[in-house]
Amino acid sequence: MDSVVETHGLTREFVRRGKGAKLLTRSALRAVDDLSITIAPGDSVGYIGANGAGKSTTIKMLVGILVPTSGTVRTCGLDPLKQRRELAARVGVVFGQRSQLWWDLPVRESFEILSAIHRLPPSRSRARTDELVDRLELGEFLATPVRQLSLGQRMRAEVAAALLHQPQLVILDEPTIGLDVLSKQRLREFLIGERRSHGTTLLLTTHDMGDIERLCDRVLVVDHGRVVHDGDLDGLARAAGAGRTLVVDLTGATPDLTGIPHTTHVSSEVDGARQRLGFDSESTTAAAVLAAVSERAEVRDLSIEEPDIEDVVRRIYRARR
Ligand SMILES: Nc1ncnc2c1ncn2[C@@H]1O[C@H](COP(=O)(O)OP(=O)(O)OP(=O)(O)O)[C@@H](O)[C@H]1O
Repeated sequence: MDSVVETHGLTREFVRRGKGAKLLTRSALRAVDDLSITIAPGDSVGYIGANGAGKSTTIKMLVGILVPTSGTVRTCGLDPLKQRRELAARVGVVFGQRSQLWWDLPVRESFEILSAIHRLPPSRSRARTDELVDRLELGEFLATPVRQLSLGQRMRAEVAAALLHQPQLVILDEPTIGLDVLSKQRLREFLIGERRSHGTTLLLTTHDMGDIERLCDRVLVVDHGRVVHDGDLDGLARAAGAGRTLVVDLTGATPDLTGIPHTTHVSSEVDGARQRLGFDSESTTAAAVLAAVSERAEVRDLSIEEPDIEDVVRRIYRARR
């Protein structure tokens, strides 16, 4: 099948007006610069980069909200500007900060309106709503007006709204921002299931490494509107040289756990009762590090901190400059 997203030399400039010594000045800012990418059906792609790197501008061009300055874009085989309505039937978009639900209406009524907008036959609308209510656990607040929902509840309802018509491509802009651990987990599990059962293609921007790790097979890193890394997650970690951190809570004061193979002692708190050990997933595993720690101290609790996405992105940028 043809690509779900295909861009060639896609570029978008914004004119910036500033104030010089005497005159008003105008300069062009290239938010997206000569972007050529292909996304195949069923792919799950993370689109990451620093603030202002050009992610939202790209997404807006993919869905026909912004006109490119030059280059071409096809989404689901369509021209997003000329075939915006056809495209709306095939794409679902979730902008973390913006709602597509009706604030004062109960969630269920928003779904009914969206079903009508997408002209879903009543039986299909019912079956799909039931499926989403079940898989996103929306049942307890279906009758609640959107403005009364918690952030986690609202995001789940937003995702359901965007996916009601079972789009071929789902674009999510910061889908888990501000959510607690449990809500993030639910949302990610849902997206994994959706992809598995319907072959949905996912494109998401995020600042959360957990989203990338759980959801994406491929990562595009963008810097000043240009793709500077395109590959799988391991490739990203390798390119960035970033490791994970094992945090151990020990039963009492413990000397620094130095000298464990393939680890770096990062920090100790409360007289060493909590310690952080950085390790490189290429050379060792969390289990091996834990086993080595357990030989020297009694472990009460543990957690693993993923590399911070900003850190990974910064390292990739630095490596290129
Ligand atoms: N309407 C606009 N007018 C002028 N400049 C704009 C406009 N929209 C975006 N920009 C500029 O284009 C650049 C890219 O912005 P964009 O919103 O695409 O970045 P982003 O990667 O999505 O950032 P973030 O992670 O902060 O959302 C930024 O420098 C931004 O200031």
